[in-house]
Amino acid sequence: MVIAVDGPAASGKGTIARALARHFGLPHMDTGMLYRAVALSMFRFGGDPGNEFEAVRACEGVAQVDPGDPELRSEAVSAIASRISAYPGVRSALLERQRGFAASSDGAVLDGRDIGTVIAPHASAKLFVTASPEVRAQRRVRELLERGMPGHYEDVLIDIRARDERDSHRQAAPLKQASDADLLDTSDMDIDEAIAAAIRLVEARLAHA
Ligand SMILES: Nc1ncnc2c1ncn2[C@@H]1O[C@H](COP(=O)(O)OP(=O)(O)OP(=O)(O)O)[C@@H](O)[C@H]1O
Ligand SMILES: Nc1ccn([C@@H]2O[C@H](COP(=O)(O)O)[C@@H](O)[C@H]2O)c(=O)n1
Repeated sequence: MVIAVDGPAASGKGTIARALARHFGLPHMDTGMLYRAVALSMFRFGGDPGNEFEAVRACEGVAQVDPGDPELRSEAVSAIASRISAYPGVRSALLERQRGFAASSDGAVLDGRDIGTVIAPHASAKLFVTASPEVRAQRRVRELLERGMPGHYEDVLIDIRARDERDSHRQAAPLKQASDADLLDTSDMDIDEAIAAAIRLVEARLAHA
């Protein structure tokens, strides 16, 4: 069983995907981390994010990036990840890793932007998790401060809007709700409410499969 969880930045899709993985006993992949790892590699070791060839070359170093590196979540790395993820060459370099994970015999939960549309179009259940940009910016600022990183609400809101615009309007695998995905707007939900709603939606899909 594959569960696809997509949505814009800081909508809570990662929190929900991890909870679904625990609930259904499935492995989880945060696919945004792959794009962030490419971005971090360019940020640290050089490479022009405006150059597709250099970004594709940086994909080779993804496995060497420590998933616990706090810099992966920095705003600088987020902005580069959003830019390089628009390159078709980068997306195809990272495609098999994600499809392979989704095809594991145990099943899987993956979260990202194009899981329900491109990576796992035949997933058993698909959620499109969203929240207003203002709520997402507040959540991201809180998260950054908790991690001891600087986070200014106005800057974060501008960044979230810019990422939404880029992710939704790029040619290659844009962020969009799959036609068979359930929409979950968490703007007025706390984490526990959002997780409970997600589990209900997935269980309803599985019951009708
Ligand atoms: N319903 C909610 N209410 C309040 N805070 C939430 C809610 N869902 C998630 N959060 C918090 O918001 C922050 C962002 O959540 P999360 O990392 O799950 O979002 P995301 O969509 O996966 O983000 P990204 O796309 O940047 O990886 C986290 O600090 C998380 O604890
Ligand atoms: N399936 C995906 C996942 C992520 N991206 C891009 O990576 C950036 C970082 O992702 P987060 O989920 O960690 O915020 C994001 O802004 C996307 O541009 C993607 O394109 N496809």
